[in-house]
Amino acid sequence: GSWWGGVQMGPPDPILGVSEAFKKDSNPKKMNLGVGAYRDDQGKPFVLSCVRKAEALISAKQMDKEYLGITGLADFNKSCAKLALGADSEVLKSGRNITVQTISGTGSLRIGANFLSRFHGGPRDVYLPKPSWGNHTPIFKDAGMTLKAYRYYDPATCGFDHSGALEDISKIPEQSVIMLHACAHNPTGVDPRPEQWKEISDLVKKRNLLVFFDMAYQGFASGDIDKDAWAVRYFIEQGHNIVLSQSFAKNMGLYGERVGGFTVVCNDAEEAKRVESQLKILIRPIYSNPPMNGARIASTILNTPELYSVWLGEVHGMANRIIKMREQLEAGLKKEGSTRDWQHVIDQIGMFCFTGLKPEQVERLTKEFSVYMTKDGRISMAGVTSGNVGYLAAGIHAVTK
Ligand SMILES: Cc1ncc(COP(=O)(O)O)c(CNOCC(=O)O)c1O
Repeated sequence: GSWWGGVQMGPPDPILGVSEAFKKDSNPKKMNLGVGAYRDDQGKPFVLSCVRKAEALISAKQMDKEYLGITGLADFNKSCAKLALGADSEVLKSGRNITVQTISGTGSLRIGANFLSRFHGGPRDVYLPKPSWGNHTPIFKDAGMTLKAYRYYDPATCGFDHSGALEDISKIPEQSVIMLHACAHNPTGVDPRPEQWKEISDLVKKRNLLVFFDMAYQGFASGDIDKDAWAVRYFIEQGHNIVLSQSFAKNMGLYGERVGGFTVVCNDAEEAKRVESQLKILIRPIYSNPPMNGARIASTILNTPELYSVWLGEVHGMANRIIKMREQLEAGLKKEGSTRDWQHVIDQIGMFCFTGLKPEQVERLTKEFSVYMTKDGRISMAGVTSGNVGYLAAGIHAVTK
């Protein structure tokens, strides 16, 4: 028989499966609120002008196509770490971080998961917020870690379950790994407030947990680079030697270029060198060295002052459009006569809004209004425009009244 007769047909990815169904729908009013990729107010993918300018500068240099080193483009790694930790970071000044270029955020999480699996001396348990980004689970599982969860989202308020989170975290066995979304939590859009982050930091320190920060939306959440990195920088100031994954998919619109970084904050520069050597040994047999194009674009933007300021304006503009859509959706629901409390649509932040819709309401919204979203009621606000926000409000009201 065949080599692969035993291979089962696997289930479609819950997020990408939505786009498949959307494509087949002939309703001219159909809306794809599934995939987490930014769209402009015309519903079109958006290539930042600073990216186009960087590409022109790069192509003019007519550089060669030689291999990058295993850890990637050095200028990128330096500016990636500086963006996250801040220009005046003590960690950067003392050289006690190691930052390597990765294949976007997913690649960073996976390299991190493999590194933990190989070198973390503590328990193999990674505690994810409930819920977390769907891909976190298979990434850590395939790297040989075990997944546990701590309460995070409160369905009653569509907000943060602060007391539940603290209660669960207080029971996590010492030296376990805890995953924290730095900003714009996916899928809920719910972030702890600064004073809540401070309590989490104190408790995590008391429990002696290893912090894995996932920062896939720096600048894209609030529109402010420093504000979105506040939790990461606060934890480091409080003495947590974190590991951090970064992605430039959303905040630079480099989705398909696969640009990311993985950082380990170590005790000192000597430890960082030892960790770097082992990251190279881990990466070499996976993909040997990362692709240069996206890293060159990101590095050019981060290291060319006039491009950097254009970028800050454009990432602020993306965040602002999404915030405006939140306000228009909430206002639209009121205008439709909804008597429900939709404050969470405005209070949540980043690409996603956790509407609180039940699966059967999601089902109806898709069937009767051709509005496509994941079953958990998550909508990508990027798919909402001033042209379709009224239609969306009418649909959501119709299925929730
Ligand atoms: C929290 C988080 N970490 C990491 C990533 C990794 O992104 P990438 O590998 O593209 O950099 C993502 C990207 N999510 O994709 C959008 C969606 O959920 O529909 C993410 O949301």
